Parts: sequence; C-alpha cells; structure tokens
Amino acid sequence: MRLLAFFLRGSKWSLLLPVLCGVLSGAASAGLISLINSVLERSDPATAALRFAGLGLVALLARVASQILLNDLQQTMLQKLRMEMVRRILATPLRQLEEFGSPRLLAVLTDDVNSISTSLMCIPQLLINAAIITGCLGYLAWLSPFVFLALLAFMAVGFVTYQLVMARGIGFMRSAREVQDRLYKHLGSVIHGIKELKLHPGRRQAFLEKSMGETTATLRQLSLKGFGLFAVSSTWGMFLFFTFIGLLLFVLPMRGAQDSAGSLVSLTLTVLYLQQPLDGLLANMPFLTRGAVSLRKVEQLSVLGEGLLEAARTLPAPRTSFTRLELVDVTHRYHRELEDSSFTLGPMTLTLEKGELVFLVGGNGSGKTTLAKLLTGLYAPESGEVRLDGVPITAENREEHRQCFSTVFSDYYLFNTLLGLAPAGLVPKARQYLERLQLNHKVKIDDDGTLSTTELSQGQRKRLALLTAWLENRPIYVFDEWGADQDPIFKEVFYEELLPEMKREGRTVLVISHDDRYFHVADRLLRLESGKLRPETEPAPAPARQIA
Ligand SMILES: Nc1ncnc2c1ncn2[C@@H]1O[C@H](COP(=O)(O)OP(=O)(O)OP(=O)(O)O)[C@@H](O)[C@H]1O
Repeated sequence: MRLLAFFLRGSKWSLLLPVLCGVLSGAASAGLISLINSVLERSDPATAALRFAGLGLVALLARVASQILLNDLQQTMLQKLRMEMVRRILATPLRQLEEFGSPRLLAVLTDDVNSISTSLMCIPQLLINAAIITGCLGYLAWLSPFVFLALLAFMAVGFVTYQLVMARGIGFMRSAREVQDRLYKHLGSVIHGIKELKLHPGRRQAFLEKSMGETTATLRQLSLKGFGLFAVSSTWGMFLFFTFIGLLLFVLPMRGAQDSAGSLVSLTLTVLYLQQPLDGLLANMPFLTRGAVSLRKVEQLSVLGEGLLEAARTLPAPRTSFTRLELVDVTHRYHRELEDSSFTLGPMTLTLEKGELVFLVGGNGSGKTTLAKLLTGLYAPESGEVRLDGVPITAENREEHRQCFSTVFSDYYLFNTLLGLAPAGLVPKARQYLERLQLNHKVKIDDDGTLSTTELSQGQRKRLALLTAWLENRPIYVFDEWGADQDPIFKEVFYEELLPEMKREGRTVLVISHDDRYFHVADRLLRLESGKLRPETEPAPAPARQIA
C-alpha cells in the first residue's frame, strides 16, 4: 500500500488510466466465467459465442492497453526517481553523505530504484487479478450465498496465516537488503583495489573467500529463506484453495446444502476459475515486498536531503570578491560509532584577508583538510561561526558562500568536460592555461569544452584539475597537497610562478602543503597540531639554490 501511495503521489492521472484498463480486463474475464456457466447449462450457443468473443476481446485489449500504459509510466517513474535521488544527494550536506557511505548510496541508486520499478510492473496484473477475483466472488454470491460465505471464511483464514508467514519473509528480505550494502562495499574494493588484489594472491584469496564469499553466502541464505517462505505461504494458500474445492465437491453434496440457484458444476467451475488470479496474486507478492523494502531505503535517503531541495534548486550567482573570511571559535568533531576516540578540530579563530597567500601545514591527520572543508562551507561548524565580510554563514547562505571558492582537494574528481563553465567564452583561456600547465601536447579542448582525454598520469591529471579551478575565476583558491604528485620542475612552477601570479591577480590562496622547501613563498604560515592552531610563525627564508 505504501508503494502504491508513493506512485500515486506524483502521477495520479497517468496511473489511473492503466488501472481502469486493468480493472476492465479483469471484469471482462470475470464476465467470461458467468457466460461459460450459462453456456454449459442452457443458453443459446450462437448469441453466447458472440458474447464470448466480445468479452474475450475486451479482456485482451484492456489488458494489453493497461500494460503498454504502465510500461510508459514505469519508465517515466524510473527516470523521475533517478533524477530525484541524485537531486537529493546533491542537496544533502557532505558530512551526512560521508556518514551514509558511498556503497549504500550506490545500492539505493541501482538496486532499490530497479526493485521499485519492477514492483510497479506487477501492479497492472495485481489489479486485473483483483478485478477477476471480485467479479467471480460476486457471481459466486449470486450462485450460492452459502458457498460464497464459506469461501470468504477460507480466504480470511488464508490471509491471516499468509500474513504471519510473510512477516518472517519480509524480515529476511530486509536483512538481505542490509547485507547488500556490504556487498556494494566489496564491489567497490574490486574496482578501486584491483591492483592490490592482482599483486597479492594471499590478499586476493582472502578477499574472495572472506569478504566476497561470506557476504554473498549470507545474502544467498537470507534471500533463499525469504523467497522460501514466500513459496511456503503461497503453497499454503493453494492448499486451502484445493481443500475448499474438495469440500465443495465431496462434502457439500452429502450435506445437501446447495441452494437451488447453484449447480455443483457451476460452483466448482467458478471456484476453479479463481485459481489463476489467486496464484498470480501470490506470485507477485515477493516482488511487491522487495519493492516496499527498497522504498524504505529510498525514503531513508530522501530524509537526508529533505528541506534542502528548494535551496539547491535556486542557483546563487557566483561571488566575485570579498575582503575578509573569518572563523570564530569554530569546532568540528567526527563521531565514530564503534570507536572510543573521536577527532575534534578547534575551537579555532582565524582570519584570511583578500589577496593573502597562506600555507596551512601540519602532520598527517592534524585536521588540515577538515579545516579547508569548514572554510569552504562543505562542512557546517558544530559550534562557532564562519563569517564572510562580517556576515555569519548559515544554512540559508552556505550555498552562496561556497561560490567564493575554487578548490583542488587531494581526492579531487576530474570531469571530462568543462562542465558548467559556459565554455564558449572560456575555451581560448582554457587553451592558454593548458599551455602554461604544459599539457597542450597531451590534451586538446573542443570548442564545446570537452577534454580530448583525462587518461593521464597522476601529476598531469592534477594539473588539469588546477586548470578547471583556475577557470572558475573565484576570489579564493584552496589547494590541498596539490604539489604532492608534481615533478620537481613543475613543483617549482607551481610554488614560484603560479601561486604568486594568483596572488597578484588579487586572489586569496590557501595552500595545504608538506613542501617545506617552498614555505617562504607564503605570506603567513598556519600550523595545525592535533586539530589545534599553533601560534603563527614567519615563513622560513628561501633555501639557498644549489649551483650546478
Ligand atoms: N570522513 C571522516 N570520518 C571520520 N573521521 C575522519 C574523516 N575524515 C577525517 N577524519 C579524521 O579526522 C582527522 C583529521 O583528518 P584530516 O583529513 O583533516 O587531516 P589532514 O591534516 O588533512 O591529514 P593529511 O595530511 O594526512 O591529509 C584524522 O584523524 C581522521 O582520522
């Protein structure tokens, strides 16, 4: 029902039409049984044949129309669902997404969205079957109220017992769905850890046997149990049904309880006619249940982005200037469920002025990237305030705040096109930058901003990422260990030429770096130790150059 309500919410009218066709098809099928009975008993074969053909035709045409319309609805819903999920992900705060985890996100976007759409495909058949069952029951009530009531009682018993078994089945399906998140994590390891797995047979074996092997075996077991229970409960339903037919055939005549309107043949035929739609109803249940389980997962993801969508849909204009960026008593803490210790950054107070070139240094895990995420508005502070030109950054203006920054984080992502950068005007500039970054012999940029390749060395890819950031033309640049993958010559170009040039252009540049050879380039050096800012020190003077 939740599933039906979900689909009805957005597409009442496009669902109504196929439903009506489905019901019409079911009603026509139910009409057929009364016709068959009347032919068997008494009716004129010629007119009955015409009615038979007419009803059969209506049943078939309405069924095919319902399925075509529903197919169309399914594809539309699938597209809408995928777009909406991605919109919600884009609107969700980064920290919440990190906590949710990419394997779970992937499982929702692929498996769950597909299960929901498969369950949608079951709906026309469900409606057709429900219409046939209702029609047959109505006809049965007219033939024999006693048999009708007895069948209702059997169906009630069947429904209650079926529900009891199904509840266990649904439990297994939910557990299987949880395991699926783990499976996606392992699939991610195959893709991203392929080199490590190929180079080390022991690790590969352990991965296959333990990680993948155990997870897939658990998933198999849970799915088998879930689907097994569905099979048992539908067989139980069919057992009740045959028991009823047995009683109808052998006990009813003995008790002489038939009322005059219903002959045994008509009653048996009508009840038998119910078998196919009942069977169909039960066969669709696992898919509908799987869809409902997936819908719960999708709804969990939906909650993440709730309330933020509207803000995300109105694009703020990029900001071209600022004078001061401040952190005032800001803290951020990573909570980890299964660990006693948690990392806390701050409380810290810090100011960055327009046109400053600031280096942020410190040991691994001291909090440099976390601080950069707070400054750029990718994280919201747990306490304290981030202020831009004196204005506190809140949930309402954080999206706008982020428009001040161009970044290359150490785990940057490189798009293969100058996405969202209005390419027409920027392509000539992009080609110039390509030359400055010594990539013009490797990469070409089309007039529509598509890069000829991103299949490059790590250092070259990072230069391309720098190019995109540079083109964004924002007032503040943040580079997180950008120099780490560069050769000594290009490191020098970056620290000694490009950074000072950005500063001369009036930009504020925050450089996270371990390259102490170039600390002298900075106007200021911020040093982090275990999440705390140390008192500022003057950058060391430039080291003496070696004379060859
Ligand atoms: N997504 C996360 N979830 C939980 N803890 C995290 C997460 N990211 C970082 N941390 C923890 O926060 C601390 C600071 O991490 P951060 O990445 O800011 O350090 P860093 O100074 O940039 O380190 P490095 O020089 O190694 O890049 C680390 O101890 C790390 O374990």
